[in-house]
Amino acid sequence: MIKVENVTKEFEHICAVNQVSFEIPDGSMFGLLGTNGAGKSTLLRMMAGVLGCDTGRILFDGENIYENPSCKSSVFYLPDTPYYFPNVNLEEMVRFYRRHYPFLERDSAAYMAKLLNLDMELPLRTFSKGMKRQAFLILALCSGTKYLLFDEVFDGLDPVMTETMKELFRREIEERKLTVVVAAHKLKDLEDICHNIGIMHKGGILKAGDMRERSGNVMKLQCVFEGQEDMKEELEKELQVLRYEKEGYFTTLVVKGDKKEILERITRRVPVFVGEIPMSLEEIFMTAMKEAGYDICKVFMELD
Ligand SMILES: Nc1ncnc2c1ncn2[C@@H]1O[C@H](COP(=O)(O)OP(=O)(O)OP(=O)(O)O)[C@@H](O)[C@H]1O
Repeated sequence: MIKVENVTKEFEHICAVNQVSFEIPDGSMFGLLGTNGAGKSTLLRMMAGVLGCDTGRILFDGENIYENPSCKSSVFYLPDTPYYFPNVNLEEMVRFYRRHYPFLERDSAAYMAKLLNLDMELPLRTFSKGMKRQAFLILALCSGTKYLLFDEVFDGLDPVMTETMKELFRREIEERKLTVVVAAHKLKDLEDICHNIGIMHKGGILKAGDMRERSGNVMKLQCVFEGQEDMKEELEKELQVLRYEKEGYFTTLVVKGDKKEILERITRRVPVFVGEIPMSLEEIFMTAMKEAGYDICKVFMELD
C-alpha cells in the first residue's frame, strides 16, 4: 500500500504541493489528474524518492521511500521524458536497469520486444516517440517491481498499442497485485483502467477516491420531457445545473446537489423518461475544476 501523508513541497515562492494526503491500495491503478502546473510531476518525483518532502512523508508498505535504497528498489519511476545514453539500444538498457532491478529478466524483455515488433539491437535514438515509450514500458513491466510510477503513460502510443499496454497492465494488476500510479492529461485513456483517481489543482488535492463513487454529489441524467419543451430556465431556477444539453427528444443534465431531491424535482415535471447515466472522467474533472474556479469561460473572461 502507498500512503501519502500530509506532503508539502515549496520551490522558492511557489507551493508546488500543498498538504496532500491519500492512500493507494495494492493491486490497483491510481490516476493523478490535474491542470498544468498543478503539482503532479513534483508529487510523483517525491513518491519516487527522487525529491524530498518539506513536510509529511510517503510510505510504501510502511517504509519511507526518501533516501531508502531498499524501498526504492520496489518502485520503478518513469518520467515524462526518460533519459537514455546517446547510442544505447534496448538490449543495453536492460543490462543497465538490471543493476537497480535484479528481477528484470532479459528473456521476458526480449519476448515482449518481439511481441511489439521492437528491434532490441537498434539504438533507441532511431525509434519513433511511440516506439521509445514502448521500450520504456517494457523495462517497467519487466522490472518485477511491485510499484510503477508513470508521468504520462500512454502518451505517443497509437490506439492499438494503448489497448495492448492496458491489457498487459490489467493482467499484472490482477495476477501479481501490481500497483500503478499514472499522472496524466489524456483522461479518456484512463477511463476504463483506473480504479481510483486524485484530482490536483494549485498544489492541492480537490478529489480523491474510488472511480465508482467519483462523481460525489454530482449527477448526470438523461431525460425526455413531454412536448419537447426547453426546460433550461425552469430547471436552473430550482437546481444547480452544471450542464444542460438538448438534442432532439433527449435532454442531458449534469446537476449538483442531493440526488433524491434532484430526482424529485425532475419527476415533478412528469418526464416521459428519466435515467441516471455514469459521468465520464473528463466530465468529473471539468466539474471539479469549475467548482475550483478554473473553467474555460473564466479563462476567456480574464483574456477580455
Ligand atoms: N525545480 C523547480 N523549481 C521551481 N519551480 C518548480 C520546479 N519544479 C516545478 N516547479 C513549479 O511547481 C509547480 C508544479 O509543477 P509540476 O511540474 O509539478 O506540475 P504538473 O502538474 O506536473 O504540470 P504539467 O501538467 O504542466 O506537467 C509549477 O508552478 C512549477 O512552475
